[in-house]
Amino acid sequence: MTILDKIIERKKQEISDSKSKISLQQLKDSEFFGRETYSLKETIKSKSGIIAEFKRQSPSKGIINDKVSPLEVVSAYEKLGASGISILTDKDFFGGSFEDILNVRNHIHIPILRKDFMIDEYQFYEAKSMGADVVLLIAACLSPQQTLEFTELSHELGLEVLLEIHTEDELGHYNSSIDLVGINNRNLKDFKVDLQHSVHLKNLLPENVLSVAESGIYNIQDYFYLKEKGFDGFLMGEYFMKNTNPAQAFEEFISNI
Ligand SMILES: O=C(O)c1ccccc1NCC(=O)[C@H](O)[C@H](O)COP(=O)(O)O
Repeated sequence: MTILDKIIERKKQEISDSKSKISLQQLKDSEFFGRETYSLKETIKSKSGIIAEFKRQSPSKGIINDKVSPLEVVSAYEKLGASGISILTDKDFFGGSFEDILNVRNHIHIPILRKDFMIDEYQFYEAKSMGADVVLLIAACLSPQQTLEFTELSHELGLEVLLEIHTEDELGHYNSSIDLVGINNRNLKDFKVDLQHSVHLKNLLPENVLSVAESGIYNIQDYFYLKEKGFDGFLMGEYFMKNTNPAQAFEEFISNI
């Protein structure tokens, strides 16, 4: 069983538990459900392109940083020029929570990506109710048909979609309604990271698709290399979060670009 299989198995249980506690109607009645969302398609072009991620831990790295406050960190990311914020909401494998988005939403005026493993319609209503603007669809967890249906549902709810792919086969999950395509440099089976991976797959994407290089961007050279290869966005988590002061690490990074 791969780590992704384990995550999905646990996620199904988590969704079933959530459904028994909070109805769809309660989600629709919540404070943020009707809010206008921010567009990552816009900010990815108008700002640095960096989607800075708040991530306490991960299956590949264990604990990265569980000492810092989401609000302090992501407010600084916004102030310093991030195009968007990614927040892991998975608890068991990433140490995240819905509250991490809920508690920062009123203070953040750039798009927030709900980073989770989306496999059920219910989660899209959750995403809207917690104040997210964008959702991640991981091709490895979905069929092309589910990807299409979840994209349509996201748009009905006013959410944008970042489709994550890792293999050539997964290019078949792309449909023209997708807002942005992320190419994960990290193989989720063995956690190996290879930037060439995103460069290769990017060349196979339709032209004019907004593309995001995800994972394993560990220095400024990586950023410039991927930018030169035509990427619009750069999803970066660990590089900032591994520092005692992630905001300072972000500031130093962005002052060089
Ligand atoms: O990071 C992991 O170990 C991981 C394992 C299984 C599924 C997803 C995983 N990561 C999620 C991500 O996509 C990354 O957090 C994100 O791309 C940022 O990566 P990095 O800059 O390398 O922290």
